[in-house]
Amino acid sequence: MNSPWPRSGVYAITPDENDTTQLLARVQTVLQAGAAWLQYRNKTADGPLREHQATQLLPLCRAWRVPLIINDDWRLAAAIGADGTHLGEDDGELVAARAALPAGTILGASCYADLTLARRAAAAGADYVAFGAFYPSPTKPHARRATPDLLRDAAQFGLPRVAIGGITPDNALPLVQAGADLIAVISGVFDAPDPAAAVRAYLSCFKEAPTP
Ligand SMILES: Cc1ncc(COP(=O)(O)OP(=O)(O)O)c(N)n1
Ligand SMILES: Cc1ncsc1CCOP(=O)(O)O
Ligand SMILES: [Mg+2]
Repeated sequence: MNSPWPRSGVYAITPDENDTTQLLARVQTVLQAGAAWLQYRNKTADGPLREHQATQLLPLCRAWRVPLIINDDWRLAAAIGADGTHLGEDDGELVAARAALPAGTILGASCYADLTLARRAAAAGADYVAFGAFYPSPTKPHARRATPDLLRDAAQFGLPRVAIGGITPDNALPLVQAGADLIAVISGVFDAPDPAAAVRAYLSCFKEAPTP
C-alpha cells in the first residue's frame, strides 16, 4: 500500500457505544496513547446515529493524524469523506467498492482463516487483508478461528496483514512475530481498566518482535 498511513501498530476498533460524548472521549484517550488506526464499528446504532458518530470521529482522527475506517458501509465512508472502509463477507463486493471509492481510500477486507479470500481481496484491490479470530473473542464469541501460520503465508500478497480476535497485550507477540502489521482490538483496549496503558502495552510487542 502506497499511502501516508502507518504500516504497523494498534488498529483500535470502537465498541458499541451509543453515547456519542462517551464515544469521543474514549476514542480520544486511545488515540492520544498511540493507536495508529481507528475503525468505527457500531452494531447497535441505527443509520442516522452511525452517520452522526462517524462524522464526529473524523475531526478527532484528523487531529491525531489517524485514518478513520468505517466498518461494513463503504457508502457511508464515501459520504463523510472517511479515510477508508472495512468489508467482510456480508458487506458487499470489494470490486464494486474499489470502483466507487475515491482513489486513495483504504479498502480493508476480512479473510477470516482463508488464503483464497486473501488472494481474491488482493486481486480486487484491497489495501490490507485481515485474518482472525486468533483467540476467543469476547466481542464476537462465534467468530471462526485462525492460526498464526496464515499470517506467515499471507506475506505472499505484499499487503499489510491485520490480526483480529481476542487479542490482548499478553497474547499479541506471537502474532506480531508471525507477521501481523496491525493488531486490531476492541475489548482488549476499550474494556481495559486503563485503555491508554493497554495501547502502550500492545505497542511494546512491536518493539519486542524482531523486524523481518
Ligand atoms: C480489521 C477488521 N478485521 C475483521 C473485521 C470483521 O469484519 P466482518 O467479518 O465483516 O465482521 P463485523 O466486524 O462486521 O462484525 C473487522 N471489522 N475489522
Ligand atoms: C469483528 C471481529 N471479527 C473477528 S473477531 C472480532 C471482534 C474483535 O473484538 P475483540 O478484540 O474484543 O476480540
Ligand atoms: Mg462486517
